[in-house]
Amino acid sequence: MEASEECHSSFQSPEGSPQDGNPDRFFDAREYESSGGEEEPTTCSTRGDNGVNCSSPPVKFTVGGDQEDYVTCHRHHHSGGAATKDHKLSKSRTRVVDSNLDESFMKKMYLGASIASANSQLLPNQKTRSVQECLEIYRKEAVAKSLTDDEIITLVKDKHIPAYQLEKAVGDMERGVSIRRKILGTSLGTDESLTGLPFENYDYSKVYGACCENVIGYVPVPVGVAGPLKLDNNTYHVPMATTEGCLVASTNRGCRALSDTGISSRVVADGMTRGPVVRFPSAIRASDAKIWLQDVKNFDTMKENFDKTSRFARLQKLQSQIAGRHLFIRFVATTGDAMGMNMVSKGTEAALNALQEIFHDMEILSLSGNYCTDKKSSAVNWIEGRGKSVVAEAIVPSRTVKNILKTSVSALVELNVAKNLVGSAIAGSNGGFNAHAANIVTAIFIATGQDPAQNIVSSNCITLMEPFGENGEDLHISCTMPSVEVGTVGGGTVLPAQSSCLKMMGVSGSAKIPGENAGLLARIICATVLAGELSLMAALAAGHLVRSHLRHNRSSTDVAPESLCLVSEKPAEVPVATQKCTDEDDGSFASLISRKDSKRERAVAAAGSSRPSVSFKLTNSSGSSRGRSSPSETVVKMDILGFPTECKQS
Ligand SMILES: CC(C)(COP(=O)([O-])OP(=O)([O-])OC[C@H]1O[C@@H](n2cnc3c(N)ncnc32)[C@H](O)[C@@H]1OP(=O)([O-])[O-])[C@@H](O)C(=O)NCCC(=O)NCCSC(=O)C[C@@](C)(O)CC(=O)[O-]
Ligand SMILES: NC(=O)C1=CN([C@@H]2O[C@H](COP(=O)(O)OP(=O)(O)OC[C@H]3O[C@@H](n4cnc5c(N)ncnc54)[C@H](OP(=O)(O)O)[C@@H]3O)[C@@H](O)[C@H]2O)C=CC1
Repeated sequence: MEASEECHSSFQSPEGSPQDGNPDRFFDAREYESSGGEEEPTTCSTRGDNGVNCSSPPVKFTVGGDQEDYVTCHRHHHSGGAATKDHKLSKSRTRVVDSNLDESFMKKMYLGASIASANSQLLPNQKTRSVQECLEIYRKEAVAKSLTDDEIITLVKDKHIPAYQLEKAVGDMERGVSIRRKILGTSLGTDESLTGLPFENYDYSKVYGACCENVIGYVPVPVGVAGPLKLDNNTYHVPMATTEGCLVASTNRGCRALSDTGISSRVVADGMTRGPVVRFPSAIRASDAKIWLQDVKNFDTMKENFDKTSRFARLQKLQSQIAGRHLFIRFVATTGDAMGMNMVSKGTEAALNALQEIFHDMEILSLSGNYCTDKKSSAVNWIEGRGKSVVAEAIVPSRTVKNILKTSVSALVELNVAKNLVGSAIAGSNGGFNAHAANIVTAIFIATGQDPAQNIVSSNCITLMEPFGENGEDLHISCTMPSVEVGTVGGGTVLPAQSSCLKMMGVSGSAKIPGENAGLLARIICATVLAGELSLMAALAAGHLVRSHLRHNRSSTDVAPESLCLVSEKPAEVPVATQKCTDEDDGSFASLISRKDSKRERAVAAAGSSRPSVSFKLTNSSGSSRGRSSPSETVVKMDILGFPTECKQS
């Protein structure tokens, strides 16, 4: 199906519906606004990449009973093509809104929910109305607000109202969502499966036309906090949305381990990219274009056309690669505080159109030719960078490695080489020279409204660890992340919960100097990755991964009853084993329990899986070399996996 047919059919306005023959046509209020309001809006038609025209019918409706007319426009999502407009509607007669732009309108839509529920049932003496009657009411009122839910569902079934435009048709977002759920429930044969998916008390005004279509609710994801993260002489509390138990605990431990010395970071490069593919009649013509683009004067022409599409997007660089008759041009631009994919796409389209004026035989195959590369693994981003390129480093004193991370500097350094460097090389990794950068990136992305699909490129990271200091006793750790794709405006950052998470870190919205907020967010992400890397690597080096995950990452609803003793509160049972401390111990709880100790292991094994926990007594009879003289005794209670639950020192 061609783009035009697809568009027409998806917005088909059935004969006799309020849309049909209505002189008020759809148009994009953003385009209208950006034209300074000079164009007269009536119709909107957008050319897709393939140049086929596509127009959408309008939806006109009244909100909150104040008889104010609104015309809104479905946002066209073609990936390319110049927009042509024929907007002829009188501005004085009709108030024009864009779902993002008119807050009071959105509020009315949102708050209309309570009024809506009153209208969702027939009154006791009210007769069931025929489809024809309902249709007449809908036509007359230009909104289906006064119809019952069942009547609206009938109009949807009879294709008088598209199911994905219910919010507009009923003039109330929550009611629209609620009716869509009823329709879905009928299709599923049961609405039980939807009962756990909440939909009420959500500000859909921020979602509509910006974040999601055909909405049936929202999925709450738990948000934990890691921190304080000491970064560049400030402290941050980092929100992480995840369902992987242990992840926040681990990242938090990393932050704790870095709380004295802190982390330093820099953004070393900034540029969001779009890489279209164009084709010429011959490889020679493609080469001509490549050479043309390399001329500084010609870059200026491209930049002029690119930059005029935005107040913030600024073209920095063009890189091109030729493949036979195909030319791949990578547009690299700064995008202020936005992640920038929409902005860069818009600018690229304008610049390509200008290029076509010079190379008439150039065919634009696609605005994205995968040389961007967006949302796919590729070497180009790893090597050239994409979004923010960030580096973070820290020094971790040996005592911290021992006491908080329960391992040693040499074990960490050795493991980092074996796992993150050699292991990743053996695996043929591309940007994955780390333990779990993606864990932290994704959790922060979800919490802060980033595009979660961009975790793939944003998680590119190399973690390095070296012995540091005069005697090499301390640890130098760094994380280098060349392609962190983040923004603090646009996309999902506008949603209330996500915006709160950004505010927690002081990076919500536009910064005074465009790009500073997004840059800081990228640094916070890189530093939090460093904390997470430190903790997980320590757990792996100490052999603590499995037990920590069994403790924090296994739901009691899915495990066999005997496993529940892991979280049992029952008092400890025998046996009690006694072990002398050695001179290597510093007497701390950390050092005592982190020792590889066969007696402890035997005691744990003897306790067996039926016992809730065991006690283990450690006696320091001689005093250690660190100055303690009197004998001391430490009783450690552990669960059946040897995980300490309580420690008492006499
Ligand atoms: C679980 C720990 C942290 C215990 O570690 P621990 O050292 O036994 O904990 P602790 O009780 O001694 O406490 C030390 C610090 O950890 C933090 N901490 C401790 N407990 C909590 C908690 N409940 N909530 C929040 N913070 C917690 C807290 O900061 C605390 O300091 P304090 O404040 O007490 O002075 C540790 O064993 C650990 O980090 N394990 C590793 C778990 C991990 O990193 N999981 C990530 C996912 S693994 C994965 O998905 C990727 C993988 C593994 O496949 C990738 C690969 O191939 O490598
Ligand atoms: N189009 C595509 O191919 C892709 C799109 N996406 C999606 O793109 C969305 C993000 O696109 P993005 O371009 O970041 O966001 P938006 O499309 O929301 O664009 C940002 C808007 O914010 C304005 N703005 C206001 N203040 C600032 C500021 N301080 N810095 C930068 N811009 C500012 C910009 O102004 P102005 O109009 O002057 O530029 C622009 O209108 C996400 O929803 C993501 O999922 C993801 C991947 C691909």
